[in-house]
Amino acid sequence: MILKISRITLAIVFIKAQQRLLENTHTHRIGRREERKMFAAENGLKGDPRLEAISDAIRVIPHFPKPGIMFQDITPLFLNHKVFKDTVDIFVERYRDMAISVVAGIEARGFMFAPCIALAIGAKFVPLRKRGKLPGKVISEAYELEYGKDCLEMHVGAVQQGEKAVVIDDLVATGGTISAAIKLLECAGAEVVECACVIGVPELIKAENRLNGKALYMLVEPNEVQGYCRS
Ligand SMILES: O=P(O)(O)OC[C@H]1O[C@H](OP(=O)(O)OP(=O)(O)O)[C@H](O)[C@@H]1O
Ligand SMILES: Nc1ncnc2[nH]cnc12
Repeated sequence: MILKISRITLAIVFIKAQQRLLENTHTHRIGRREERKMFAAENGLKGDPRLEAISDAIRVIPHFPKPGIMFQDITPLFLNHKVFKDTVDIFVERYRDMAISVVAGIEARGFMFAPCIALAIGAKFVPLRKRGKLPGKVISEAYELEYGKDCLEMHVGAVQQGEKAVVIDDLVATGGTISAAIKLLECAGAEVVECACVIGVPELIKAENRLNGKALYMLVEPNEVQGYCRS
């Protein structure tokens, strides 16, 4: 009888321990997933005045390139040397001590930041271009984005097996473009450590499933047009 009770007690203790382990794993996993989509303000740069200045430098053009799209225009950011430098510096501060040897920039607007970051951290710049632009042998990846379909290409031989890479673009919306970039780099054997964008469109980021858990670092949220109603 005593043996039976202690067996039952042992079984209960075992089941409870298993449950606790499962709960912890679940929380940990969710925690890690949340961590993977990071705005700079929640990740070490809370209250950093550079972020506000960057956000202020982004202008919204409604209905470009299609009706309903609130286009986030980053070109004013480059007209202000300090804001441009601050933007690049934030990425450089984050990636300079991570043994990254590849900074992959996505055409066209990723090209405006990625080469600057590559130079500053001592890495190579790898251009990921739209279909038919690269002259050499390429690998290609088709994808869908917020307002259409496209294809990214990378030169064969641009990265070597085992290199550590970051992917840079101006904006992430659906995550389609960035996920194509990740696939190209991984196909060539690189390890994509993180993807980074200046602007993250929170309600559009389907990046959670599209990026397959890959870390995504974003500086600011998109701006709204004052008094404008999207619908
Ligand atoms: O997260 P997603 O939904 O994939 O959208 C983000 C992509 O869309 C924009 O590029 P676009 O394709 O308009 O090309 P462009 O820079 O050549 O104008 C932007 O610069 C990103 O690359
Ligand atoms: N709303 C947006 N503004 C600028 N670039 C974009 N790429 C995809 N969506 C965009």
